[in-house]
Amino acid sequence: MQNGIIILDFGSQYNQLIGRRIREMGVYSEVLPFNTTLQEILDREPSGIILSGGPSSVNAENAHLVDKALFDQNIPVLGICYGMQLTTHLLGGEVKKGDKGEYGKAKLQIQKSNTLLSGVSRFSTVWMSHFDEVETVPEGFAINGMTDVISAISDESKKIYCVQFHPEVSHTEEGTRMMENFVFNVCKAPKNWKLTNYIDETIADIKQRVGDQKVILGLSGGVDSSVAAVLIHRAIGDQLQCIFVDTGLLRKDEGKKVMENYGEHFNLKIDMVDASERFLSKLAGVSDPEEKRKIIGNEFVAVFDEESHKFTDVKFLAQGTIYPDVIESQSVKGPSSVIKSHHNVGGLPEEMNLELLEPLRELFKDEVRKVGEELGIPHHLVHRHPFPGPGLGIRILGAVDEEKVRILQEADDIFIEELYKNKLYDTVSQAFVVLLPVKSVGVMGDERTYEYTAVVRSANTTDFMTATWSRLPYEFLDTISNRIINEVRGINRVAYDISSKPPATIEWE
Ligand SMILES: Nc1ncnc2c1ncn2[C@@H]1O[C@H](COP(=O)(O)OP(=O)(O)OP(=O)(O)O)[C@@H](O)[C@H]1O
Ligand SMILES: O=c1[nH]c(=O)c2[nH+]cn([C@@H]3O[C@H](COP(=O)(O)O)[C@@H](O)[C@H]3O)c2[nH]1
Ligand SMILES: NC(=O)CC[C@H](N)C(=O)O
Ligand SMILES: [Mg+2]
Repeated sequence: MQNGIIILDFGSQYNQLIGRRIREMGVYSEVLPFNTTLQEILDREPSGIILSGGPSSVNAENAHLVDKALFDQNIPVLGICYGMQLTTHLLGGEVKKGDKGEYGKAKLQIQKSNTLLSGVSRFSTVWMSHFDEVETVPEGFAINGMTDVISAISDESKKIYCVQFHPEVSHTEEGTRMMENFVFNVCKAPKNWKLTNYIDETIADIKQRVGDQKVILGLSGGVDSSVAAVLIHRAIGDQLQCIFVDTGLLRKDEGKKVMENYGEHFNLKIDMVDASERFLSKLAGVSDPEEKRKIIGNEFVAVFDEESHKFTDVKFLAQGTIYPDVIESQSVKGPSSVIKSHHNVGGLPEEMNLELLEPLRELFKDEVRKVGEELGIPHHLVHRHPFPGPGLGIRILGAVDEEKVRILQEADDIFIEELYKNKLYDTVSQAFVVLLPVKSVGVMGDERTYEYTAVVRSANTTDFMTATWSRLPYEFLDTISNRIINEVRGINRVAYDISSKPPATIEWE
């Protein structure tokens, strides 16, 4: 691996994010399962090793551990969150359960700088997600920084550095500097990785894997599937057939807009399938979010399967799956928790007749956008807000029906239209309305009303793994609320969601 960095995966939601931070610096990195043997690690001759975060506790009976000899190889180590707790635990310090944990934003105060924290302000904002904490540090370790707990420690003589917060997430303000300090100043890793290598290698891979077979691709009109389509089209041309599914859970007039847009800009073969009735009837009466996601995932594949029989020699189903879809849905290389089943990953049925082709599976949204730009896809398409495949199905909380879809489509359309009109669309990363199955009392024209509640949600993020709520102007929110309540029959109250991710997620289900 030409002296890149190895990331040992203990199941953090963020470990591929560590990988992309390092790729951004032009350095190769690889995520390996935590139980990779020490010999396999040494064989790769890495210039550094990162121990990721993870959901378990080092004090648990079957905690995920590593060979202690890892710390004696004269290879620099960075322990992040669980990785810090693990290092402490293995080298003789103590980790205990905290009283309340720290989730989201915290203030780091540097007590004693080191190479990792070099150039970082004395007080800075960091992002945390932990319950356990380090109580006593191992012998030879200095305490370098504190939040409410010990948050940065190191033994510089052994090149071992640990942080309790997550330097890899964009909300840790000086995280990039810390990562660069580790990669270049501690590990002295060589810069030899580029995004264009990725595109060329991927096109070559697709050609080789597909040969002269055919591929059908689920095209949603969104960023990821469009980039996947253009990339695959570059590799195999007309062997690619795109299928756009109208699930009945799309936004107002979306089907029409997508077909028009693609007619204009691309040279792709696209069929549209109206499957709205079957999606809605399968969902009738179902209110559990995971169950809804699985039903939708299954139905998507059933549709793709049926469509594939209309063509000959179809062997692959291509999707625009990206890394966050994967990591939240399942354990990838380590023991991570299922947060929610994305329809295109955890929602897929156990047995499928088509093989999956997912060229963007290891990338994050903003990396996909860069690939899209590199491939010449128009700016407005590459920078659209994401829209999840299960669509309004997971934005109508509880059971879904046609009437609620209509109500939500109207409300959502007003919000998005006003964002464009007020030039706010590009200042936020994702914006939408959620419909709650909660009714409340209002008064309109002297009459009592008893109607649904809508929640306006807008998030700011680069990678969709961590996010803050958008600080939209009060006047603007006032306009939205007035318009929705006045124009949409069925809604008499509007709330604004002010939760960050973590601990909330961007979508409500
Ligand atoms: N209506 C649809 N018709 C066909 N395929 C779909 C549809 N919705 C989603 N998919 C498939 O599921 C994948 C994941 O959906 P997702 O919404 O994450 O990506 P996207 O729609 O391509 O991009 P974006 O995140 O910008 O919305 C898509 O890339 C696509 O392959
Ligand atoms: O195609 C998709 N299928 C899904 O099942 C799905 N669930 C969440 N999302 C999108 O992923 C991003 C992160 O969402 P969460 O913070 O809610 O997990 C946000 O951009 C969400 O819109 C999905 N996209
Ligand atoms: N994000 C993490 O790595 C968490 C580590 C550990 N599970 C804790 O809660 O403290
Ligand atoms: Mg989408």
